[in-house]
Amino acid sequence: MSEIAVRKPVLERPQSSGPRPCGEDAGLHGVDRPGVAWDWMRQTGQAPSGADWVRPQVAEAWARCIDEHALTPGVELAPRLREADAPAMEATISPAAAHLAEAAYDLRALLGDAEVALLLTDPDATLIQFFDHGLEMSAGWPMTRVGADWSEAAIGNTGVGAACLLREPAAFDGKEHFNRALHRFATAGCPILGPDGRICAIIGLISARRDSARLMLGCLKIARRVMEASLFEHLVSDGYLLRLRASAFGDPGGRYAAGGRVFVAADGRIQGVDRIGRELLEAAAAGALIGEDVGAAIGVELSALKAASDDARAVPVKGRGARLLIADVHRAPRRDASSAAASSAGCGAELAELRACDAEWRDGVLETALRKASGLQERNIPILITGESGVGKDHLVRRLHAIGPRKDRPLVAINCAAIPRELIESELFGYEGGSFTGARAKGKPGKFVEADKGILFLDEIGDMAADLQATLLRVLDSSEVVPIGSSKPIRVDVRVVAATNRSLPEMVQKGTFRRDLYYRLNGVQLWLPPLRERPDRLRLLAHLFRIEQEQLGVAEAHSFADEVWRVFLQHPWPGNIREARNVLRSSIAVARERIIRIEDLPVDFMQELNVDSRRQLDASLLGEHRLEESGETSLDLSDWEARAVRFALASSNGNIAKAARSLGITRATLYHKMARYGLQSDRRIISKR
Ligand SMILES: Nc1ncnc2c1ncn2[C@@H]1O[C@H](COP(=O)(O)OP(=O)(O)OP(=O)(O)O)[C@@H](O)[C@H]1O
Repeated sequence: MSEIAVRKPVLERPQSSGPRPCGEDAGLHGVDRPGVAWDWMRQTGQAPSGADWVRPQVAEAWARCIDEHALTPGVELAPRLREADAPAMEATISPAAAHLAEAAYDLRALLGDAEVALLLTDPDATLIQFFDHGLEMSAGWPMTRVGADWSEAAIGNTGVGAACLLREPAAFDGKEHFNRALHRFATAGCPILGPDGRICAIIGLISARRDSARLMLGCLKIARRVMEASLFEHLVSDGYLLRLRASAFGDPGGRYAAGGRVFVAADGRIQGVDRIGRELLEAAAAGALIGEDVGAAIGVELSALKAASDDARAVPVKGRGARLLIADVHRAPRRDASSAAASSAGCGAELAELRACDAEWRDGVLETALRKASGLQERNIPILITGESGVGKDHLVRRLHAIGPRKDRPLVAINCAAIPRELIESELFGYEGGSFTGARAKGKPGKFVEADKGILFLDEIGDMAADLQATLLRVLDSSEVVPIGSSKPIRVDVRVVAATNRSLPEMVQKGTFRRDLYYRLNGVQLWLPPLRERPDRLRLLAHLFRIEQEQLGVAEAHSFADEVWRVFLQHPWPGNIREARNVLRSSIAVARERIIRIEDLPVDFMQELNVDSRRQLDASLLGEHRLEESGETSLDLSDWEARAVRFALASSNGNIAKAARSLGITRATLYHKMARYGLQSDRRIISKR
């Protein structure tokens, strides 16, 4: 982090300096004070020094932006990618940050549809992770790219940049941001401390509700507690865990009620202290107490702590003046060295190491989703799986079926987008023999009946016609279907899992998806992240690579050149895992040597990447933002899918069957997607109508 002198707030505003209400805001109640102050700053080039126009924290931050960071007021600042010549970003983040990235994933799932984006940066404010599900902030926004520089010096004050600089939680509403580009948002950030008291990451939230900074800050402080506890448990091993409590006398306000923890290695040296432990022991600086002998630090030797019997564990120790602390000693379990290495490998290590540990890697995203889904299945809670096209929604359902209690019963999948509108009712509910022209004489049972005692998977549920939504809801509520041409209801016992890559809450708001059906299907929502947002995406790619090699039966194992890994790391993968598997498969098929190089990557992939030479590639990796260049500055999730479809059509020269194959979807689904995105194909021109 750059060394910047942190200015103390200036509360006085000299009469001569500072904005005056002007324009249409003048004289009105509820003047947009930060807005007026910001305009004044833009015009004068100075930060207001008084506290009556903006909060002191804001005046301070703006003053830093002008004086220390030499930023120009009034402009839109876009971040550069930091990772200029370093190896791939993922290979440089610390094991602690990698663990937090996984914890952030769980947290993101908890936020559900709260319409906030969650991000994680390293201690220098370089973006490691960005989840915009819910807020659906443009995936093409440069600040959302892994490697983007979120420091105050780069993009002006944000909750994240200020938290990084000041080492404390910070938050800003709309026009409290120096950077005009951030006026649409509120931002909040909170440093996460590792067991040594040093910052190992900053967690942040962004909301399009411009007045939500303080609310988000409250959420982050809770999240910080959870994340720091999880990190502590993850990093310490093989030694003694001391639990510290303040006595009621020493903690009248209950501030330390949760207790603090100190981790002591077998040799008696302190290896970690959590936030409350640090406060109780009055550790001043980050890193203080670490490496110290526990006897010297808390006034009680480890042997005395160990010797304390169960009912005599109240051992007074030093700290917080005369207050009495009680220490419990627990032998922390020894963590398996290989699993510790596996979890940290690939983060602080070089790419080569990353690839070497591939065999031990496990797909945490899939496993977490499976774990949650199996519990829900047993309790008959409907599951809605969301995520972009190709992230593995279908794959998840198949795995879920294979491991669940209904594995010996059918899994019946129905693609609501691919079945013609007029057939879907008979497909779902079946029909009696001869009930309509063209019907089979014996009739047909329908998917609900076929799935009886098993699982019915309603894929692409967001594409179901409105009138059918009502019928589906009725069936789900009653668990009975009435085949076409019959009046006899049939009772069915099905577990329903639905999936979509569309935003159902948005469709509900627009009135194109029934609210009651949404609630009926959305017992619990499982969101699968896009490949570009996964912190473990390189390891997932390495894993998929191995699968493809096995399936192709290649005798000699291939590997990728580092330049290819870098491309993979930066590529936005609009077609997600499906696209990745196609790229990997065709690279293996065409490679002439064991090392796969850029030239071996499929042509359409390179076109998509918009680089055809190493030089251009480097330029793109150094921060030339292709989406910005192409004017596509605000892509949302469906834009990514539209891009994937367009590229598949373009690279198959308009051949629908070939394009559908390369996307791994049926022709009917492709036609449907083309209609949705207004694309047509005349075998030469792929255009937007
Ligand atoms: N975790 C995974 N491991 C290995 N392969 C995977 C994984 N997830 C998905 N795939 C593969 O990626 C391809 C796309 O997956 P899938 O069809 O499940 O995506 P989807 O999200 O259902 O896409 P869509 O919304 O377009 O239907 C499939 O070939 C699938 O086998």
